[in-house]
Order: sequence, then C-alpha cells, then structure tokens
Amino acid sequence: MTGRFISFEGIDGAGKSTHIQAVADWFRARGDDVQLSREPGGTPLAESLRSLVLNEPMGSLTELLLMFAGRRDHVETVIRPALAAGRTLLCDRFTDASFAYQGGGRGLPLPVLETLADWVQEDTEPELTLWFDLPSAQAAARRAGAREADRIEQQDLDFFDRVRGAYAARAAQAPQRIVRIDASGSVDEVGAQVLAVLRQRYSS
Ligand SMILES: Nc1ncnc2c1ncn2[C@@H]1O[C@H](COP(=O)(O)OP(=O)(O)O)[C@@H](O)[C@H]1O
Ligand SMILES: Cc1cn([C@H]2C[C@H](O)[C@@H](COP(=O)(O)OP(=O)(O)O)O2)c(=O)[nH]c1=O
Repeated sequence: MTGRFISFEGIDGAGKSTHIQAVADWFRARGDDVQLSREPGGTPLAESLRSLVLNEPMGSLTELLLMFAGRRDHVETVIRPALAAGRTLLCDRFTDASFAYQGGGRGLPLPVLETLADWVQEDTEPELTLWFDLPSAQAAARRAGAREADRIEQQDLDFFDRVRGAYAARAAQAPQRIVRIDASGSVDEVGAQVLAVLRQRYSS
C-alpha cells in the first residue's frame, strides 16, 4: 500500500498554514487517512533541531546541514512509515525549501544541495507540491501583522526575493509536481485555487 505525499511551500507569510487544514479536510472527506507534519521538525529530534536553527546564530552551511539532518530523521521515522501505511501525508515544507532558502536565499551551491537531497530522501518525493507564490513585500506585511520574526524571517526583502526566485526555478524544472498558487488574493480566492487543483488531480 502506498500513500500520498503532498508538500506545501512558499516564502514566510504566503499562507501555507492557513490552507493546509482545508486540504486535510478535503482528503478526509474522500475517506483518506490524513496525517499532517512539518519541516523543519516533524519528529522529536527534528523539532529540537528546528528550535536551534530558528533561534541560534549560525553559518549558512551549518543551517543547511541541520535542515537535512532533521529531514533524514523525519523521512525515516515519519514520512516513509506513513506512506507505507497508505496515509495521505501533508507536509508544511520539504526539500524545495532548502533549495529556496539555503540555495536561493543564502547562495549555497546547488550541486551540494542535490547531493544531500539524493542521500537524505532517496526515492521519497512529494507527488504534488503546492507553491504559494506572493511578492516578498506583501508576505512581509502579512507576517508583520501576525507574529514575531524568527532568525530566518528577520532577513530583508532581497533575501526573500531570492528565495521566491529559487522556488520559481524549481517549479520550472518540475512543472508536473510543483503547482503555483497565486497567493496574493483573499483567503477565499486562494482557497478556491487550491481546491481546483485538488479536484483536477484527484476527483475521478
Ligand atoms: N490570502 C490572505 N490574505 C490576507 N492575509 C492572509 C492571507 N492568507 C493568510 N493570511 C494571513 O497572513 C499571515 C501569514 O499566513 P500563514 O498561513 O501563517 O503563512 P505561512 O504559513 O505561509 O507562513 C496570517 O496572519 C494569516 O492569517
Ligand atoms: C524546511 C526548511 C525551512 N526553512 C525555513 C523557512 C522558514 O523561514 C523556517 C520555518 O518554516 P515554517 O515552519 O514554515 O515557519 P512558520 O512556522 O514560522 O510559518 O524555516 C529553511 O530555511 N530551509 C528548509 O529546508
């Protein structure tokens, strides 16, 4: 039995967390056994690494390695068992975020990222990635009204422009898997786009 692995991506404040619950409800209504997870995090070890990486000063390569260390534990102990049990696993961020933030934002070399991704994920890959795309200034305005900025969210608009550009490049390389959602409209407008993608992919 093989489940479904779906990831949610976008710059901070784009609206991923707002829409993930509605996606869970949609799959539950179809009878799926839905499990939610997130990165960085998703296991006790990876949640410990998350709190370090979001709060402690560190270099870019250290940040990258901690993201992938947590991901390895998450893939082995949560994602693969969930898929083997036939569940629908919805994950708030996965490897595309490393390409976007550590590759695009921090400027780390893509071949290093490719090698780490191959090692850490092996054949575990989302079948669908919903990419919530939004101009950096609009995302910053949404974040400012919502929460205290963590270490990564404190980066400037240029950083988030690079992150956004790297997501666009990933989407161009994997157009079947990564679907762009225009996240600039109202919550209802964005939600309607998300449901349209789900219906198109999964309604028989
Ligand atoms: N379409 C939208 N229009 C206006 N505000 C939004 C929209 N979507 C989300 N928000 C608000 O923006 C903030 C960031 O949304 P969130 O879902 O936490 O983003 P992310 O998980 O992508 O960082 C929250 O306060 C949320 O209520
Ligand atoms: C998974 C991942 C996340 N990140 C960053 C993106 C976010 O700024 C941060 C935390 O992600 P997230 O959980 O989406 O933040 P929040 O709970 O505040 O919405 O980690 C990376 O830089 N690389 C990665 O590989």
